[in-house]
Amino acid sequence: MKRSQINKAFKDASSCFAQTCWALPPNAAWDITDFGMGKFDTLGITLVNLAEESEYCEKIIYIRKGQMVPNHAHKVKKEDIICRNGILALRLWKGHPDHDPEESFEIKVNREWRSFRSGDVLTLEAGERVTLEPLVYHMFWCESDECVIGEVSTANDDANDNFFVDTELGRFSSIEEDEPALLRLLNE
Ligand SMILES: O=C[C@@H](O)[C@@H](O)[C@H](O)CO
Repeated sequence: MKRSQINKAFKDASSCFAQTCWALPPNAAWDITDFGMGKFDTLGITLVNLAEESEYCEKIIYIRKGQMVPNHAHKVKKEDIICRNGILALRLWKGHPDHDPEESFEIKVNREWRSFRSGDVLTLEAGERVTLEPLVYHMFWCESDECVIGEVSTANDDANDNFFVDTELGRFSSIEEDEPALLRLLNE
């Protein structure tokens, strides 16, 4: 993706975090990606890794209307995805969509088990959360103009633990330098 898109995403996310009172630590670890597809406005996300330890991880994430995080699962990481501000929608599958079409399964939403069929959409409002076990496929997007999302998880390994349904996708993007960088990303 272009450096100018990274700079703009950084400014957009910083402004939304400030407006919603999410103060970031100094030297925050920013992770801005278009999943290697060059369509950041529709396939992209802006994340900040707040804590990344061998046992646990915490992130704060910014996504704007029109953007989507593509369908993927983690083999190791278990995560709570939390809507902190705005309205967040997730589509969930029990397993790989090609192998488990429409299977029913249970997922914890706001600490209570709820039944889903693979492919169902869950909408979360501010404060609500879903607990995703490893191998649950999920994609998500924003129903409001912007959304702040929290993520609390077991150990995070974005380089090796993202399994996308579309195998053309990559987790990190190569960068085309079209203007000076306002920040360096965690993968640079
Ligand atoms: O589902 C999203 C999260 O697991 C993110 O932390 C991950 O980086 C997306 O690839």
